[in-house]
Amino acid sequence: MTVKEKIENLRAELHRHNYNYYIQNAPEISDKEFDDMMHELQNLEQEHPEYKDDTSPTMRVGSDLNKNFTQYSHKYPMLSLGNTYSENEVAEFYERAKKSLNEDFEMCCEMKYDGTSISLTYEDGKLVRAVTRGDGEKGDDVTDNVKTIRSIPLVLHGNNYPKSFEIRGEILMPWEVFEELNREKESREESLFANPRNAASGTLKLQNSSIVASRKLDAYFYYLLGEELPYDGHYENLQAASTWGFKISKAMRKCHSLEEIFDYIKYWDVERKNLPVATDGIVLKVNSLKQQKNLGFTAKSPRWAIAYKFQAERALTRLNLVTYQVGRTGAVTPVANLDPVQLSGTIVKRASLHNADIIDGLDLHIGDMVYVEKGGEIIPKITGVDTEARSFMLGEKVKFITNCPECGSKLIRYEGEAAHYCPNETACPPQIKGKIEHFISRKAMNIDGLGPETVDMFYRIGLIKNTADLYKLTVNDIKGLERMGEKSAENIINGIAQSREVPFERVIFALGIRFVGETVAKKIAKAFKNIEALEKANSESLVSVDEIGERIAQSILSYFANESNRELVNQLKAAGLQFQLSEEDLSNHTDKLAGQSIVISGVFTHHSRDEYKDIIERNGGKNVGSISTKTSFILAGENMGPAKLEKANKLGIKLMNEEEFLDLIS
Ligand SMILES: NC(=O)c1ccc[n+]([C@@H]2O[C@H](COP(=O)([O-])OP(=O)(O)OC[C@H]3O[C@@H](n4cnc5c(N)ncnc54)[C@H](O)[C@@H]3O)[C@@H](O)[C@H]2O)c1
Ligand SMILES: [Zn+2]
Repeated sequence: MTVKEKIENLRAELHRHNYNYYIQNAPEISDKEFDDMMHELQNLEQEHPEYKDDTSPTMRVGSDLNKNFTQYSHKYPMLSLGNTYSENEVAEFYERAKKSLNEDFEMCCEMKYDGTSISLTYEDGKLVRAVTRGDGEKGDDVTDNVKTIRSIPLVLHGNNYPKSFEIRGEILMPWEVFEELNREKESREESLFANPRNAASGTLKLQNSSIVASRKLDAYFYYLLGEELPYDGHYENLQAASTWGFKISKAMRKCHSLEEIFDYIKYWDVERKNLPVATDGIVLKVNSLKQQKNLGFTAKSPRWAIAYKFQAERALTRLNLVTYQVGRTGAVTPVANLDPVQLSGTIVKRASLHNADIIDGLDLHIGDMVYVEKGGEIIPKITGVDTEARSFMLGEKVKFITNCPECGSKLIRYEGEAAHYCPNETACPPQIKGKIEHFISRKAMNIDGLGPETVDMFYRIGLIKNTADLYKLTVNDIKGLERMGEKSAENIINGIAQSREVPFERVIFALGIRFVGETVAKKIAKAFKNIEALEKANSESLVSVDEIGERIAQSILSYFANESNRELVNQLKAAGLQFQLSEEDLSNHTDKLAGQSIVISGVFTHHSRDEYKDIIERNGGKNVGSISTKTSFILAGENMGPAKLEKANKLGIKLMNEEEFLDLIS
C-alpha cells in the first residue's frame, strides 16, 4: 500500500466511524481505537503535506446534524478538544502554553463529562434556544427537548447575569437511567445503546419530547461565552453561573503547577467511579480568557485546552474457545469463552467478538492472552491481544465458521454488512423459535399467557413448527405438559383465539420481515390496505411509500418471493387473522394531507394534541417535531412558544388554527 492509499483508507474508515458514532449512535470500535487511527492519520498528513485535503476527518469536528431538525448557526464555533492518553503530552501542552504566554497563568482542571455537547442561549434571564454542536459551524435546534431536562433553568435566579450570553455544557444520561433503559431494550429485543453518551445524544434527537422527558437526562456546564461576562477568569465566570441556577461541577480546580495537575488526574481517575454520570477524562484549560485569546485555535480545537483521556478499565485473560450464536434474524455472533477474570466488579467469562472482521483484525488464536474491556456495554468485548505472551503452545488461528452451527446451511454476508447470516429462515431452529417469539410478543400479536419458554417447549416436543401451528392447538394438546395446568392451558388457547382480532398493521409487524419494524408496518398497512396487494407490490410501488427505501423494499420482495413464506401467510389467513384494514380504518382514512409535514404547537380546545396527531396520520400527513424549511404548515393552538413562532416567521411557514385545519380535512 502506498502512503497515499494508506491516508485515503484511514480517511474513509474515520468518516464511516464518525457516521456510526454521531448519527447512528452505534459505534463499532472503542474510542481508543478511533483516537489511535486519528493520530496515525494526523501524523501521516503532517509528514505528507502534498496530500492535504480540507474534507479530511482531521480538519473538522464530527457532525451530528440530522435532517429532522432546523439548523442554527453558532455565534462562536463549537469545536472539539485536542486529546491525549499520555501524561507526557499533558506536560508538553503545559510547557507550550507557558512558553507562548510568557507570563504567570492558571490552569483550570475539570472533569471531562462523557455525554453530548449543547449550547444554550439566554436573553434577559430566559432560555431562548438550545442547539447541538452539529458540524461546529451550525447545529440542530433541540430547544423543545432540552426544556424537558429539569436541571436546566428556563428562567435564571438573581439579577446579576449578563443581558445576553451563551453557556455550553454536556447533556448526560446518568448510569442508573442508562442501565434501566438498556434492560428495557433488551427485554424488547431491541439493539442496546453502547454507552450513556450514545444514549444521551440519541435521546436528544428524538422527535417526541415526552419520551425525552421520561429519559431523565442531566446536564453540567463548562463554558460561558458573551460580550459582557462578569470576570476574565473561566473558573470565576462558572462559579457566578452556578449562582444563576446552572449545574456546575464541584470537581473544578485551579492549578498552578504540573505537579498539582497530576495530583488532580490521579485523584479523579479513581474517584470518578463514584460519580452518577460517565466521565472519560480530565480537561485542562488556561483560565484567563485574555490568555485564551492570545493562544487561539486550530481548525478543530482550541490551543488553550486539552483533554487527557483515561484508559478504559481492562483485564488480561486466556481465550479458550470461540462459539457461535444464531439469533432470531439469522445473524451469527461469535462469542469468546474465557478463563474467568475480575473486571470492574464482576466476573467475566464470555465476551462478544462481534463479527469476522474484528476477529481477523485481532489476528486471534486459541490460547491467546486477550484484553477484555467493559466500556459501558453490558457485554464486555475483546479489544486486543498480548502477542508477547504467545508461546509455542499457541493454538490454531480463529477462523470464522462457514456453516450454520444450528442447521448446517452455508452462511452468507450481505453487501455492506459486517455480520454473517444463516439464510435458512424457514428451517433453522433458532430462527424459527425466534420468529415465533417475535410473533407472540407484546407489540406484535400480544398473546396472553404465552412466553418464550413455553414456545421453546412446544417447539422442542414437536407441537408447533411455525406460527400458523399455534392456531391449531387445543387445550387437550397442551394441558399436562411441563408445569401446565388446565387453567394455564385454557388461558393460552384463549389468548391465541383473541389474537385473531389484532389489527392488520400489527399482523404485518408480527410476520417478522427483515427491517419491517412497527412504524414501517403501519405505513405498509395504510398504503396497501390488504395482504394480497402487498404480495403483488413491486419495488417501485414499495419505495413510493413514505419511509420505505430500497433496503426495506428488497427485503419485502424477497420475503414474498419465498414459497414457504407465502404458504405460511395462507395458513395464517385460513386461521382467521386480520389480513386487511378494518372497515372502520378504511372509512376513516383519506389522502387529504398526503405529502404534508405538519408541526403541532400550542394548546387546543376541540381535540387533544394526541388526537390531532392521529387525525393527521389518518389523513395521510406526517407529524414532525420541529419546524424546518420542509414543514408544510403549523397547526397552531393558543400560546404557541415564542421561539417556534419566530422560526415559523423567519422561514415563512404558514400557521393554521384549529378551525381552519378541521375545515381542511372535513
Ligand atoms: N468509537 C468510535 O467509533 C468513535 C467515532 C467518532 C468519535 N469517537 C470519539 O469521540 C471523540 C471525538 O468526539 P468529540 O469531538 O466530541 O471530542 P471529545 O468528546 O473527545 O471532546 C470534546 C468534547 O468534550 C466535551 N466535554 C466534556 N466535558 C468538558 C469540559 N469540562 N470542558 C470542555 N468540554 C467538555 C464537549 O462536549 C466537547 O465537545 C473521539 O476522540 C473519539 O474518542 C469515537
Ligand atoms: Zn441455520
